[in-house]
Amino acid sequence: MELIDARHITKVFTVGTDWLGRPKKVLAAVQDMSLVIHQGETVGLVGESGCGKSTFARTVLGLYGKTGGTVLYKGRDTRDLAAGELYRRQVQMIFQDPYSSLDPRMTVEEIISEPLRNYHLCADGRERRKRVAGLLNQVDLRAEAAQRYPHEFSGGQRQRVGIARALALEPECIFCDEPISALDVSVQVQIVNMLRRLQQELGLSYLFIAHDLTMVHHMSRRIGVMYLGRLVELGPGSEVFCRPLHPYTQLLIASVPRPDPADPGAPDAAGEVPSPLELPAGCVFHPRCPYANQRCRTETPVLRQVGADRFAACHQVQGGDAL
Ligand SMILES: Nc1ncnc2c1ncn2[C@@H]1O[C@H](COP(=O)(O)OP(=O)(O)OP(=O)(O)O)[C@@H](O)[C@H]1O
Repeated sequence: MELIDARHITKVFTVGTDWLGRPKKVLAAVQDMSLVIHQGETVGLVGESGCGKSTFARTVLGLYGKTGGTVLYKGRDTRDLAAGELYRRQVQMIFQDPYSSLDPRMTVEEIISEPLRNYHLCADGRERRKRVAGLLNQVDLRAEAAQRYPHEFSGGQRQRVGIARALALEPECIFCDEPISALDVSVQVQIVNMLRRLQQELGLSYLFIAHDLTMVHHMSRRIGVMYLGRLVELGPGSEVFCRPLHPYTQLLIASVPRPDPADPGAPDAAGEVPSPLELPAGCVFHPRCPYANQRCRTETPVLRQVGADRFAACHQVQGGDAL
């Protein structure tokens, strides 16, 4: 079942002002991006820093106002009052930085029970403490943690507190925005394994955003690849990882560090990532693409189906065959 259906999402920021206070430049952070998240699945979202992953997640969640597009929750437009209210409750987010996303002046109990208070749930103190203890237990923290403050915990423990807060309203879906990037490698594995366990126990869906392709591959049933605000490839995780179709995905996957020093890996991509303030015409990847032709320089490719459950936004990809 389709839980979240984000259609043609666009988010544009205006950056800087001129001497009359008028916005100077337009930054297209996310352009015409569509993505479905099914009940119980994990969709991974990868792409280089600044390609728009966080902006997409925050816009779909309603933390940023949309410039364009629609979000359906279980088939209902979230602009509809009742559907929107349910959506905000059922879809939660955890953030990259467990240091700054928790209020240092609040105890863990206050942090975790804040969403409950916002929704006037568990008003009775004893009931609330019991609920917080249960949530701490779900993320493998002791009940005593409730009376302590965020600075008393390690990074991994703080991320557990953030996850407990996200679970407080018993959501159906959690957007995980680089939840492990700020943590040590051994702690990353613990958090990822815990997220997988919680998914099985609670039937959660995840949008899992990360730089680390190997981790995304490990977590996700489907993977979407973003480049300069656009979704350029989407498909089953193992296929995108092992047989990437879009030239940018090929580059991204070939750049994953290899244990064998004799393996040359990917050739360097031509040029740098263009500024999102001055996007190239046509396909945004064409200045770096070894396969680009005249059409790529003028015509923006749309994401289209190129194989069973495989999608790519590239004029050159034909019938699911890698270039
Ligand atoms: N509030 C904002 N105002 C103006 N520009 C913004 C704002 N938030 C993000 N941007 C710009 O939008 C683009 C996309 O940023 P975003 O943070 O979504 O990328 P990202 O892929 O999540 O990067 P990272 O992996 O580094 O978090 C970037 O060029 C960024 O500078």
